[in-house]
Amino acid sequence: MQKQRSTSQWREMDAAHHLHPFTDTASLNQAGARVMTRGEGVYLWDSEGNKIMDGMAGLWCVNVGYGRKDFAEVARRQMEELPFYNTFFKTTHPAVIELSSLLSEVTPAGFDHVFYTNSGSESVDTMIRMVRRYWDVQGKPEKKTLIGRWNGYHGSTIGGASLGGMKYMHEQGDLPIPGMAHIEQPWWYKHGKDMTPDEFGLVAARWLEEKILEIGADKVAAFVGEPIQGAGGVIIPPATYWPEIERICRKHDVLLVADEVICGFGRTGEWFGHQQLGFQPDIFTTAKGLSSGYLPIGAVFVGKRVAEGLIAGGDFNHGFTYSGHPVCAAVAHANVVALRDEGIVRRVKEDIGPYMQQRWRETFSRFEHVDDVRGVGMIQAFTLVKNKATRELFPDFGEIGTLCRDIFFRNNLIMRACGDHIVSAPPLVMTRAEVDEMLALASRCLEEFEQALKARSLV
Ligand SMILES: Cc1ncc(COP(=O)(O)O)c(CNc2cccc(C(=O)O)c2)c1O
Repeated sequence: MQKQRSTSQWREMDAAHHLHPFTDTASLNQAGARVMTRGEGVYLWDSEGNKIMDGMAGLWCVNVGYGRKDFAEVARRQMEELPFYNTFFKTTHPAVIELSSLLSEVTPAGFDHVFYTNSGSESVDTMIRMVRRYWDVQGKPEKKTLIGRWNGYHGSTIGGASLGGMKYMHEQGDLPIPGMAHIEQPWWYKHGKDMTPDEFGLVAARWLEEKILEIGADKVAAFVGEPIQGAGGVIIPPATYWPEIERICRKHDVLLVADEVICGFGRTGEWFGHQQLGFQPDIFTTAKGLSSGYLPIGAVFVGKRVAEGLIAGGDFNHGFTYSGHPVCAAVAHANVVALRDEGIVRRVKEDIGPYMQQRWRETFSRFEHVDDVRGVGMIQAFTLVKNKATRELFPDFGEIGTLCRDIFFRNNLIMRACGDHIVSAPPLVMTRAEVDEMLALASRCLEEFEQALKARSLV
């Protein structure tokens, strides 16, 4: 068990030594980090004893909820038996074999080959190397450019951050690396003008064809997208978007890659987001829900065409020390079995997902500065807007989102502000009563938020 210290002692030690990700360390150390000490179900507790509703499942990842002691037991047994061995030099071990076999059962037909990583970023970087290697083996080494979307998020490694479309990340570290291109995101609310969503979906998809023709199809390796953009603000494309993207990729012989790090493992009501959004990728990348965040593990699922190409190519010179780590694999196996055998994924599709979506819309549509209330399964959002009638956003996109998020956090509710989008992706095991509890709390917070807007003359 953790050594018991006071919050101020923990904060002091944290400020003295710990550099946090995506953080302005100086300002964090002014305010002091919130010390999370325990999780159970959909709740967290901090070092002050506050009980917190976790509307974000950690970081989009704790799909089965906190407190799974059975997972801890699986980890203990594996750690005692074989805490580590590598899979590099003609060796393997039962934990990674059992996980690989199980995953072939829960992934769509044709995805019988999996490569392991330690994170979503490593999964994306692995995919980048696989895609380029695939075209090498096909005798088309010039096909090396990958196309992503502005405001897409594919991690924070040099490859993932380059493929992603977060300009504030590109500005640090001279990104993107060569061989990356971006098209606009399929955000109807901002870009759809007077088009219907379905009309806009086709227009947005055809931005890909324009980009492929601009670069030259003989130089384009793949198009990469999140079925639903997560960290970009839960941007759900119109139904016409992904089938048209797939048609364009097939027409120009460009590989289609789904980044399922958030959407994967039940988040949308299907096992994988591409099944929900209606397209068939050649490869898809995962992490997060693979283990529900209990241990770090990622996986790249390689479809038949690319797997055969890679295997035909002999040595694939890529991998990580901990690829297929036995303890991570054993816990991921327990997690996927739970998602399947406890009916957690099915319940998102048939019960708690529809319930959440109905209640989410009922709760937020009534607010004057909330629009584009949206979601599917257990991933949902709304956008804070200055004028609903004209779809006018607030200036300095993001300022208002932070104001709103801080009100939630002060009231012991965790939601995420992505710009001025407020997003939520709670544990999939949330009960109907917990949905009602979360939304009642959020509603009270939004009333406080709209008063704050008026008090600051922002509206
Ligand atoms: C679609 C996608 N792809 C790759 C990654 C990278 O995964 P790792 O972090 O495990 O390397 C992600 C991760 N997504 C992510 C990670 C950290 C913060 C936030 C946020 O919403 O603030 C989102 C992601 O959402």
